[in-house]
Amino acid sequence: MENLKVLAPTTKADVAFKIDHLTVDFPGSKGEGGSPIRDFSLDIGSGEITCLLGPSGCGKTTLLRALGGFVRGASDGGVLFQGQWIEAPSREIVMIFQENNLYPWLNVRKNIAFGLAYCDGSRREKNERLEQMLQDVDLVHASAKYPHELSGGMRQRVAIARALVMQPRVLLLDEPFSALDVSLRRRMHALLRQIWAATRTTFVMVTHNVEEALMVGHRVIVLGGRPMSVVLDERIGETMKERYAPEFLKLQKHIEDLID
Ligand SMILES: Nc1ncnc2c1ncn2[C@@H]1O[C@H](COP(=O)(O)OP(=O)(O)OP(=O)(O)O)[C@@H](O)[C@H]1O
Repeated sequence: MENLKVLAPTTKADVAFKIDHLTVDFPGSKGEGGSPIRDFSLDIGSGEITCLLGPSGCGKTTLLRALGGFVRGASDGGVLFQGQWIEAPSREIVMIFQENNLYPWLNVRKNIAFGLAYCDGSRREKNERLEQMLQDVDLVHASAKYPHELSGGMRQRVAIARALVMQPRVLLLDEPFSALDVSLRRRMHALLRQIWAATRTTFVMVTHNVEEALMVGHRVIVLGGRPMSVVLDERIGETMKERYAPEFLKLQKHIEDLID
């Protein structure tokens, strides 16, 4: 579980999302001091883990929601996914929030199985996928439990499994581990990397935690606020992922200073 150095992409990834002159207007928030995202452009790679950092309120969640199709771009700009403008949420791009991701009236197995009803495939195939997913997130023993009977880490594992069992092209994660303690959080990082290595799904994760971004991400983007801009865009090679190495600590401190 602790080995995060698994099968990183060796070359620059193909583009999954092309954020193209995106401006997000909220009702009553036009003009200066309104929405934090104005005429913002950025490419996000396919089949890799991109982590987004930035000061509170700079618009990270709004950007993630735009990638998920929950927020539309104003005027000419917007977000393209594999060359198509994103107009609405789709099954290909699934979003996981910090909490409240689960149906409280369904047990673990049924929560994970929920999305399968909308997927193609035979009943047998779907059952196999479900069993595999329960194993991948180490929840076979808890499959009959209800969300209120689970720890925070288990709940997030169910949320990740429920999203991934649908085999989406993209998983968007909005501070998914912020409620967890350090050791659980680190185990979740290892799990995420293992799942990524097995599926090569495109992950985009917003986090406030610089260590998390550096340990999990293949690419770390630091955003600045009002209007949103890219302050730092760094590929994190596998040799960097030593949390006590001087090079790692130096970059961590540099990013923390940028966000302050
Ligand atoms: N639906 C909305 N209507 C109006 N304003 C909004 C809406 N959603 C977000 N905002 C505003 O947009 C700004 C950015 O919010 P957002 O949640 O995207 O920032 P963030 O970088 O994710 O913040 P944090 O790190 O604190 O979670 C905030 O000022 C927020 O109040």
